[in-house]
Amino acid sequence: MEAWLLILFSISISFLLKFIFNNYLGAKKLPPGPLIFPVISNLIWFSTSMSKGEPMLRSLHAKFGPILTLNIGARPVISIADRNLSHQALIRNGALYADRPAALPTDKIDSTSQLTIVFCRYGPTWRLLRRNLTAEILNPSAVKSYSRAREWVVQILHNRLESEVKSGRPVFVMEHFRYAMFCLLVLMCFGDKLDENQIKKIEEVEHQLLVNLHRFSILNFCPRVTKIVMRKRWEELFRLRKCQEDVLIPFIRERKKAKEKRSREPNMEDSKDENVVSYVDTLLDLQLPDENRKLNELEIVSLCSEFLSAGTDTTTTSLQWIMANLVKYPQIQEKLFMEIKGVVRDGEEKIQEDDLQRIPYLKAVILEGLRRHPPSHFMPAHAVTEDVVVGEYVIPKEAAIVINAAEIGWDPKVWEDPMSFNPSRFLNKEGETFDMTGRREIKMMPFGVGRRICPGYALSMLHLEYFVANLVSKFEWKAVDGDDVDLSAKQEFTMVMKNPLQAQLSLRSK
Ligand code: HEM
Repeated sequence: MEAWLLILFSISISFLLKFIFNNYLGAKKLPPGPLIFPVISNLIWFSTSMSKGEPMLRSLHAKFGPILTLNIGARPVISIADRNLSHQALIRNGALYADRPAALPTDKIDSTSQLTIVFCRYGPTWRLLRRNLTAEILNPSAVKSYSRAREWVVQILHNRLESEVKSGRPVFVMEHFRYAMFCLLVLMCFGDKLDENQIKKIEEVEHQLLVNLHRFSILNFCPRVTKIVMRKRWEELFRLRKCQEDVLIPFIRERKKAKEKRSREPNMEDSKDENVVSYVDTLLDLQLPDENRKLNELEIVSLCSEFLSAGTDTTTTSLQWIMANLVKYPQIQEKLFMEIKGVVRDGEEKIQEDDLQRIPYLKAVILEGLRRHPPSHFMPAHAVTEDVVVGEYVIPKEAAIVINAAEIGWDPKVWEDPMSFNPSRFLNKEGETFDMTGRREIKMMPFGVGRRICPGYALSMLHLEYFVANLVSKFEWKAVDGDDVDLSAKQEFTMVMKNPLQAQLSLRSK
């Protein structure tokens, strides 16, 4: 089609859609927003990288206010960039806003569509899956049962970094962080210490799926058309999913066999696992409420993949941002080191988990890292369970609601000099800990708030505190000669450092 004809067509449809939306919704209308240019608007949004889309959205909010409508794909998208509106939605009307929009075509490519907690519709299946994760794996005593695994993984990380230090060269740390965190989550997921090759295989396939997410998202725009014109990309998505199944299913079968053996021989000693329950073990027992059946292997693959990527990528990204700031601001690193030194027990090399509570500045550094560099700038889209009125506007049931969490944590009305890295803002004389759940008010929300708040929130805080404390107590972290640490960001699955952290490490004297 000629370009001018496409534009003309687009403009006429735009006015028609505005007319239909306003009339169909009666007196109440959608929040304001830019004119809808079907096809063109969609193409722009689907092909825009998040790093460009975010400033575009910021300027739209400056023009239209804290709540606005974008028309992307088949449904309106309501964007919220305000902490009070977010509180009103996610806390005061939590149940209404706890749904997710219908799955996108790329999430439905298996015969059993991808089953994950994060994209599950609000209802009994979501409740069951979420309760299983929180009650069986993330409850305090289960988390404690993985403390030996954490010690093992910190040792792996120390060894890897120490061998790099011997070379005298600056270290690119991200790969080491990712591998260590992945070992930990793989162990929680599959229960065994897998060997390095097996872990690398899982890591590779998960990483490929995550880094290509943005490339695959364009396939959702008119799937009937993209299945023809972007056939190769669809095939690539199918291939990666198949690869993921081939890699993960043998581990699931292995756990199933071991579980059956344990139930046949209840007195059998399993020296490898001790008392550790793996995530897969808990999934094998689940009974889907609506269909009265157990989860099939493909569904378990999706849930394991969610567990691995949600637990690894976000935490590793945060760890990198935090360490980058400690390299950039040596006085903050020094203050943290002095506090850590004050709690290390005589003769101990590593920081023990019980000691973490005695280092308030450590928690402050982690909170400031999450506020200043939240790994997800936008919450995964929420949806309302029925049409909801917000002031003079209405949010329709089929809309996707996106909340810009990063902007909320940078609000200058709440945070003084919000773009600076200043952990001391989280130290208060009363010793109160910062309320991340936003129940009374929202000041930042790196883990979301309300019914869909990240269930891994406490585990991630523990992982971050434990890793940062052990990294700072073992090594001194310095910028590479002549280089400033560049804190620019780019969007992958999470918002990562555009130029990954490279640092000069040296062993601290004992
Ligand atoms: C620094 C680390 C982490 C950050 C910043 C983070 C952030 C988030 C955010 C922003 C959400 C969406 C909340 C919403 O929709 O309103 C979320 C959901 C979720 N996270 Fe995390 N997360 C982290 C670590 C983890 C870990 C360690 C796990 C599991 C082991 C995990 C599992 C999940 C799951 C299953 C959901 C979906 C919850 C639902 O929809 O009900 N996350 N996370």
